[in-house]
Amino acid sequence: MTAKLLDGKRIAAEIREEVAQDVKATAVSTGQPFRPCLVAVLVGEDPASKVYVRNKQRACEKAGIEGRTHRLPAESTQKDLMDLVAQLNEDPSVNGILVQLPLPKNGNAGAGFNERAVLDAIDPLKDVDCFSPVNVGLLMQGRPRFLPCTPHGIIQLLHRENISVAGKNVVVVGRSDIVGKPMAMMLAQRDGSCGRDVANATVTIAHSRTDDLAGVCRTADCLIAAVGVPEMVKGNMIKPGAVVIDVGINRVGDRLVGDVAFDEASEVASAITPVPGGVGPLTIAMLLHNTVMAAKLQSE
Ligand SMILES: Nc1nc(=O)c2c([nH]1)NC[C@@H]1CN(c3ccc(C(=O)N[C@@H](CCC(=O)O)C(=O)O)cc3)C=[N+]21
Repeated sequence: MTAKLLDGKRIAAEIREEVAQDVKATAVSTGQPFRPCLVAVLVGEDPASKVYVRNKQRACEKAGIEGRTHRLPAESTQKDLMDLVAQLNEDPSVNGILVQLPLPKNGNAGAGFNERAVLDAIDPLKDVDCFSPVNVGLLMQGRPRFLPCTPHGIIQLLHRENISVAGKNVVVVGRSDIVGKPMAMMLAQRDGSCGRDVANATVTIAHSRTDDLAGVCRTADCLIAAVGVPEMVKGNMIKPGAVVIDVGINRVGDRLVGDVAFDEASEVASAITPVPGGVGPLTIAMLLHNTVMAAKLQSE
């Protein structure tokens, strides 16, 4: 079998266009200027992070969203960052705040940043990543405010490709707070609570300590790889005909590869996301969506 390519880039462009239309329509219906503002905070000089921030910036502009980037040197202290977050929380012209992760390890006189404390400090109504405890809690209870961008992008992809997971076995490989955990929860929910018909799956969370990981993966009708290990999921770990979603973005030399060994996986799967051009662009599209939502929530 040669798998169908799930074109995240095309779907992301479609969603970004919808967001742009929504921004215009909101200005018309309220009779007020409407220009949502997203602030990305970038600490240090990590080259990959700089690429993401630049991509986000460009996407914002095209959607009628103001994108700002605050750069702090890697040597900044925890207090510098906490003060900046407090200032952005207070600033009524700022609708969304995104602190780019991971924070540098070498900052703050070797002690590193307390990432949790920074995320906890972000105003939940400006938390467009959906990382704050209140927003994560609401999501877990099936009454989400924001949906986290990467899992939401995957939900949108499945929805728009008419791929149903209802009653099916989904294996999520990876248990991060950013992708694995919320993804598993969203797919297991009843129809509707995450805004889409992509729900009611039977979900397994697998990870580095899972016994017989390959065997567990082979039970998956839909396999979602979010581990951050280049090409870890091999063709022989995939059930013939499965849908494979690759969340990984790993730089190997000058090549960008996912968590799935794409060529061999394509021989077994029925559909697969490429890297690049798969989940990454969808993450940015859903970030724009959340920024517009934040601006609307704050104007209520
Ligand atoms: N607070 C926070 N929120 C995030 O959402 C967040 C973060 N921190 N830290 C880093 C990761 C990574 N991430 C990506 C988003 C889009 C692409 C993307 O659009 N990638 C393109 C190509 C990128 C390239 O060419 O380098 C693609 O996959 O086609 C990649 C990576 C968001 N993250």
